Amino acid sequence: ASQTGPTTTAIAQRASELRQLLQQASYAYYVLDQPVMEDAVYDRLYRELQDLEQQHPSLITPDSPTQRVGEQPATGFESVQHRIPLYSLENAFDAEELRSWDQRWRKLAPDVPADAGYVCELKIDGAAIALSYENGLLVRGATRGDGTRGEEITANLRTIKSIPLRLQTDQPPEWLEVRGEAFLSLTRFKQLNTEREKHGEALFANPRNAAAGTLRQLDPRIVAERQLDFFAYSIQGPNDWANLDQAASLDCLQSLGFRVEPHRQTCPTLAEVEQYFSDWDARRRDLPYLTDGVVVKLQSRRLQDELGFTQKFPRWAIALKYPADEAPTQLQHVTVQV
Ligand SMILES: CC(C)(C)c1nc(N2CCN(c3ncccn3)CC2)c2cc(C(N)=O)c(N)nc2n1
Repeated sequence: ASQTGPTTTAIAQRASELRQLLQQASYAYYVLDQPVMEDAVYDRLYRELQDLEQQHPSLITPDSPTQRVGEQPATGFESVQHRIPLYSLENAFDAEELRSWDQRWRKLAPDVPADAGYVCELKIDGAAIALSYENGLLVRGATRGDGTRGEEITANLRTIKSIPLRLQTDQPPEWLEVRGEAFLSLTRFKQLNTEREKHGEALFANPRNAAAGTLRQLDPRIVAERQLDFFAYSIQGPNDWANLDQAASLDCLQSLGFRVEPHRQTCPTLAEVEQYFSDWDARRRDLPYLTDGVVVKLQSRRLQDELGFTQKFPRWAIALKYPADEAPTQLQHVTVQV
């Protein structure tokens, strides 16, 4: 006689329905910034799923929202080799250095189409991380490390609500590498430092250090409490998943369920890149997160592939940096960590 009586099947269906409802609500809230469900309703459905999973552990799936925060602190982090190395970025500190980069890649490219354009992305000041998906499921997360090897921090990254535990596609690729920046919002950074001050703990010097330090916490529950966020900016996968132009790759990341910094812009000429850079030097102070520059990338995937990489950098990208603020306005009231 089959073990799965009507109730078991009905329970399994209810668990799957709850998972979907909760995932959609969480995606709308943390990725789209557009809540679709009252918190109280979310909490009630979440508790119902937790109860079902506790009564029937076989119903637990790795992408269930109840599986984001592990109870067991790690004893240490394993060193892992990235499937594809993470490169650094060459820096440019003024328009002249930007133009010199532009001349250099143009000399190297065999034939540069007249309409070769750029994509400008605000450079988020956080901690670079690598996410590995297999058949649509998040199987590993790691710090950037030295670009070749990083620390395996999957349990910590699973607590970041804007990192999907499952890709939003019904035809997931066999493997997919997503790189991006884990960061702490300015509001959250200030709240954490206010808390730490109250308990006489050392303050975080800036949101970047706070994010990097949080990712190295052994206890995922502490990572969850910090409420880190994540912007994806690079996607690599098997052939048809990976030969997208720059702007299309960012759109693809969004369609898969990732947060992508919304102010990215395609700039046909270097003049527009410089315009974007100066426009955002003022506007960025109103953003809810720290930035330290603009990453300028060639739009054309063919050009990116033709130009390739030096030992350290892609030839087709550069970080155009803002001058480091002496007393950054957002942080002025925070005392420096003693
Ligand atoms: C995929 C490439 C290599 C072109 C790339 N690399 C980046 N970075 C590399 C250097 N990184 C790094 N980090 C620590 C030590 C050395 N290099 C930090 C990430 C990018 C960082 C941002 C951002 N922050 O917003 C971004 N929108 N796009 C990036 N794109």
